[in-house]
Amino acid sequence: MYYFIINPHSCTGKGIHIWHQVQKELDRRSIEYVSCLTTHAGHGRELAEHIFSENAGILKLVIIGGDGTVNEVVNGIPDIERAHIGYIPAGSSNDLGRSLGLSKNPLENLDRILNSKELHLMDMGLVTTPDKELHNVFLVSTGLGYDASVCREALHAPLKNFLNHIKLGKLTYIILALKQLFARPFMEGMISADGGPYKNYRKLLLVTSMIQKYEGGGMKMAPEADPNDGKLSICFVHGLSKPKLITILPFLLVGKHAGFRGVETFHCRELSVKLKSPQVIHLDGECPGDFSEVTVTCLHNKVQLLQ
Ligand SMILES: Nc1ncnc2c1ncn2[C@@H]1O[C@H](COP(=O)(O)OP(=O)(O)OP(=O)(O)O)[C@@H](O)[C@H]1O
Repeated sequence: MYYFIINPHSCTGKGIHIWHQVQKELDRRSIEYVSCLTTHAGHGRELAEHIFSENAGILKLVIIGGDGTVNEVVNGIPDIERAHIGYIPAGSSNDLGRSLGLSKNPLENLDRILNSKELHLMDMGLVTTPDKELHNVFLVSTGLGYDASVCREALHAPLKNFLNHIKLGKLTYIILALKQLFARPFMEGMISADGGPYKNYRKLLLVTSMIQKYEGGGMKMAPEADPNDGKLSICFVHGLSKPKLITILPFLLVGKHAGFRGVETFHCRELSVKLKSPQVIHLDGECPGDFSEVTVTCLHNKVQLLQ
């Protein structure tokens, strides 16, 4: 038995078309399945909670949607050890699918899931605040500041719908990235890796912790990221002027930003950040609020993928 959670609205309605294709194939092959379509933001989490509370043992759960839907669903799974997860990308940015090298063809992805002989293990990130107001996991990346501002605007931007319709959805992030670079002020704060001493940074643009190589619709933020090494790939940018940042942005898009003055990249198991004022955070493109103190931890090989 397979459980499917589908966001019909992902990529401005592409989700439902992909689901119809997949459903037809499941019926043709006489595969037993239960399908649930999300009806509102946050529903993916509720559906996953419900499926796992109503059914015992290991469950095969297939997600159809974008990175945001995957994030909602994994945050609803109470016991990740009980989940064998299949993924069919149907979003606008699809950074998880891109990083995992998944096909663009939904039926090929379905076939891979149904014929999966062994599980593919993958790291998962956890973000917590000291008061535990935030205690959420992510599979692609989390970021404080600039990249989160871009994600927050993208979530509600009419521009994204328009560009999705003309199959240029990825452009949304590039346009908003340019806009937000000028619109948002820098941050100030302290960063510590793996329990080491905190160091102060001024003019912080972003602090990003990556499990996968790509975020923001194909920006190669962490070219060295390995989703099985038990480590986060960190990138933070500080102390640079906005005109200088404009010149670095194209290098960031293609993953050639390491080595620039003011661009710090390294790997660690845990990253702690204390900012002077609360700043927007994203987890896989979803923005749960503004926070000034967070700890990001890598949970090694916690996710079991049907591949
Ligand atoms: N039925 C629904 N109606 C409106 N919004 C929904 C619905 N179901 C889920 N959502 C919300 O849609 C948002 C985006 O979904 P999703 O990530 O699947 O697509 P996307 O944004 O096109 O893709 P990506 O995240 O890869 O860019 C999520 O924040 C989710 O909460």
